[in-house]
Amino acid sequence: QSILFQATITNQNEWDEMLLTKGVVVVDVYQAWCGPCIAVVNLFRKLKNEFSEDDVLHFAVAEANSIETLQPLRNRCEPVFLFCVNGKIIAMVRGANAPLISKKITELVQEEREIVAGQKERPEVCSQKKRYLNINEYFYYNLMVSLKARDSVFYSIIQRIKDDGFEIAMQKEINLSEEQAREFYKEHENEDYFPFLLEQMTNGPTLVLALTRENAVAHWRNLLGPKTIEEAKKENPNSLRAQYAVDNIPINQLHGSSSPNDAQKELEFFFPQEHTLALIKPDAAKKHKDDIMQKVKDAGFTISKIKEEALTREMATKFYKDHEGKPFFEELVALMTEGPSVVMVLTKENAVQEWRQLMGPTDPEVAKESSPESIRAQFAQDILSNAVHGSSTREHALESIECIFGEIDID
Ligand SMILES: Nc1ncnc2c1ncn2[C@@H]1O[C@H](COP(=O)(O)OP(=O)(O)OP(=O)(O)O)[C@@H](O)[C@H]1O
Repeated sequence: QSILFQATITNQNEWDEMLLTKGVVVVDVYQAWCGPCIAVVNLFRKLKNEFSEDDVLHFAVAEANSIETLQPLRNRCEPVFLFCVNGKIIAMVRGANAPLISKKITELVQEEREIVAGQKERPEVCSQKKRYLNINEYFYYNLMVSLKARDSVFYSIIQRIKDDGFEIAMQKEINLSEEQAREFYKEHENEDYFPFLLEQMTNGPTLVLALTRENAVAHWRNLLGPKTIEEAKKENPNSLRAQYAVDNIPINQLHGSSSPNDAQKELEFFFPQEHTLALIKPDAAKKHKDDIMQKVKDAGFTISKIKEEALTREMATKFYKDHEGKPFFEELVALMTEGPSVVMVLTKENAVQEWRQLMGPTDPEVAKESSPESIRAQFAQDILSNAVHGSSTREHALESIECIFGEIDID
């Protein structure tokens, strides 16, 4: 029996057409053997009437088996409601949870009206192509956790994360190779589910986020909810796993580090940190220290160590040993020892190369042409007095850090 206000989507073409609909489309995804969800029809009719003035809200039913896009939702024993806006699935509710569906629809309709009226910008949503996007969330601050999920729920999950007071400190999208996935889940390699886990971790891009918050690991585990979807639904229906997890292998899409130590290790795996030695030369330290420090921070470096100290002749000679004998060598050593330099250990992924990029070419005249935003373009006086120094390789960095700070063990 057809329900007139709901469009019926019977194949992939019709699904693709539906995505062109302006406004909010709520799709009841059903399985052939049980048909569309009767429980919510009255709610939908009521909402359709309530929001009838501008044709912003639409309803549809779609059978999971007949539409390729819905492949991940096949063989579920409960209805799934997808919310599509502007050609993208931006949220999903599992189960005939009327209050939640009603809340979601009201929010989306209101937001869509604000966007149409130009009062709000359309939020960025992940591309539809990445149907199997995994998200790994790493919450660190002593602690870290991870989460993977499909992109249909990506937007809602990010919102929950923010609503829960987490901040995204670092993020990266990577395609894990099988080797990396094996390495990452080494402790699980003897488990029956290991092949599924490998498959799941390598079948699409993974978005890795490092999130910070007080007590982040425990808080994240709480937000995730119990391990299996069934337990999560029973014990913590608001948890991310209850709401968004799709597959139910022992380690499902939503995953979190189990301890602060784990978090540290996982963080290191996804965001390997490098150190470099950076130095603001004495004349620039006198004139432009604050501006240069601001650029360091804006570029996302962590200042792991810092001190202000005049280099001794011995240190300066060691630093620039490759230039010994060159015409400018004596002048260079004099410049480097004339007063206190700001010496720092900067930490970031690819720190050595990134700091050299931020410094710019040796000669400020060249820097002004090729890298006008660089430190040397903006603060260097000339090729000799060129504001900053940076290690040229990882090995040099470790050597110089040891020479200046007496240790290479940096927290
Ligand atoms: N032709 C030159 N004339 C005068 N001084 C120079 C000249 N070339 C290099 N220098 C000085 O020697 C330093 C080391 O030179 P190098 O070629 O290693 O440059 P860099 O790697 O860009 O800078 P740094 O090693 O200080 O990070 C330069 O920072 C600059 O102060």
